[in-house]
Amino acid sequence: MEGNVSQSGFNPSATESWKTLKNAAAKMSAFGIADAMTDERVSRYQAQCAGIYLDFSKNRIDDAALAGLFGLLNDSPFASLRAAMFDGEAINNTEQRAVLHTALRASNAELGARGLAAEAQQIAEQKQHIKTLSEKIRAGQWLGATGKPITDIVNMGIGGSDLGPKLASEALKEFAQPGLRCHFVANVDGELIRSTLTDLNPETTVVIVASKTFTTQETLLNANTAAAWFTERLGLAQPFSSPHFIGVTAAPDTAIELGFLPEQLLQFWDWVGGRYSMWSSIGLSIAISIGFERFEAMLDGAREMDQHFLTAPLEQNMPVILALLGIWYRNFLGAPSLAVIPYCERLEQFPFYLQQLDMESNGKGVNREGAKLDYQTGPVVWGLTGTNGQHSFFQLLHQGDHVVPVDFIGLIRDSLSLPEHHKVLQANMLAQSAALMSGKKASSAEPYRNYPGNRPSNTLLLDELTPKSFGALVALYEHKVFVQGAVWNINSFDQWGVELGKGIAKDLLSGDANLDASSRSLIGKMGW
Ligand SMILES: O=P(O)(O)OC[C@H]1O[C@](O)(CO)[C@@H](O)[C@@H]1O
Repeated sequence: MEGNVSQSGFNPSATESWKTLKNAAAKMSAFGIADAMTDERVSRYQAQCAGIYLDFSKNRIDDAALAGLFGLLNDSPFASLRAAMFDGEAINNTEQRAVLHTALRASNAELGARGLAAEAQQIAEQKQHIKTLSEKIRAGQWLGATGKPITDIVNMGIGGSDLGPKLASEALKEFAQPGLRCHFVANVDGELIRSTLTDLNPETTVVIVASKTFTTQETLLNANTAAAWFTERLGLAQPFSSPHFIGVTAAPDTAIELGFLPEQLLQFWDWVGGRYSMWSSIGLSIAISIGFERFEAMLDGAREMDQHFLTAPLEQNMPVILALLGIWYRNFLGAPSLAVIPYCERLEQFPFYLQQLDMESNGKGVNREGAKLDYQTGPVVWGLTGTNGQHSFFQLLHQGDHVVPVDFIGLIRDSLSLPEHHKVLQANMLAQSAALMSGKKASSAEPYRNYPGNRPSNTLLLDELTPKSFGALVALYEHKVFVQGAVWNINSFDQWGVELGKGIAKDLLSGDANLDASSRSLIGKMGW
């Protein structure tokens, strides 16, 4: 692909590959996954990396359709865009920003070779800051205003400044330090912060205000409410300048203006997107929660996935395979959503995390050149842990009218579980994917017992849930989303769609909103 990779003018729906795929999809109504299932298919329709095994044999797809998808990928600016991302080019074209979350987990040598030595230096400094701070807090050496060690951390942030840290702390909670608890306050709902603070002792509490912009309404209001609590309870005149507040931001000047101490500010940069920021200083609460060495192991797992993404042949490249299957269902087989079902309660937050990662990245209606799209982009991502989901919405997955591709995520070993429980849990996962695929015919007298089957799924098996495999799992989905954005020729790294509502909320609160009759009536009901 010649010229500016961030504005390639690529239109996937105008390619020959797209036509080939349309034809392949038309023939798919006769394709039965269960009929196609052989040992040979299983041995070819799999990939692995960093302690994660992917079986994608239970999909409504054959070699011809797969070849068509790889053809589409090769027509697209994917390869040049991938190189441009890792090299730090400004591929976020609407904001003219580089997209360098991969640099946060790369080695200095790799970054140097890419001409990113300055970034490597900045990253190393901030990592050192994360290490020092997290170790001090964990060792009981960070003291509150009255000289007591810290027992409670409250991460105050929303979206990317909340979801990644919350997911990681929960997924890896086995490493939590006894006597040190991490809380997450994202929503501006006053009940949440009130009930969170009620249980805490201000003398031994540190609030991490995590916000890339340091202008986010919810986070700032929560931070101010927490500051007032410290003032009231400890008599602190300037709580933001006390040991009870640490800031994490890409806008340090704004935080300093609010009273944060420069030495209690951790930084990251505009080349780290909010939803890609858990690897940066935004991960401070993760490092406090699981320890800095394990935070680094998480980065190592992500780096291993990065290397796989960069170097594995496309036919064995896990993010590429997941992305192409997603495109197949979205654009050619008419599936509007993707269900993600982890069979591990510690991954309960994973579907929520993925919702922002995928939908804020790829929920777009214009291409990189600003032209309206004539094809669909990111799916609705949703899910819940198994087996809970089985007793909720699986009815629809088995007998409903929708095609819902499912990503099952299981663990081969789980030392935290009980052997019998682990086996029952994973057996349920295997049973569900088998049942969705095979279905079961019922007699005409009992049509409600009919399971149509032929319902697709991927199964991802982690050897076990460790900081490393967890890091690799998250990076896998990051790159999947990237590949889809490249093929759809959209900018996966901006989020203009969230701005309009933010603006109206501000206007509404200041009494400046010029709203429709329904909204005016609802405002009236609020008594404002
Ligand atoms: O970290 P910040 O700047 O407070 O933003 C929080 C979140 O808000 C968003 O901008 C969307 O409103 C996300 O992209 C971001 O992760």
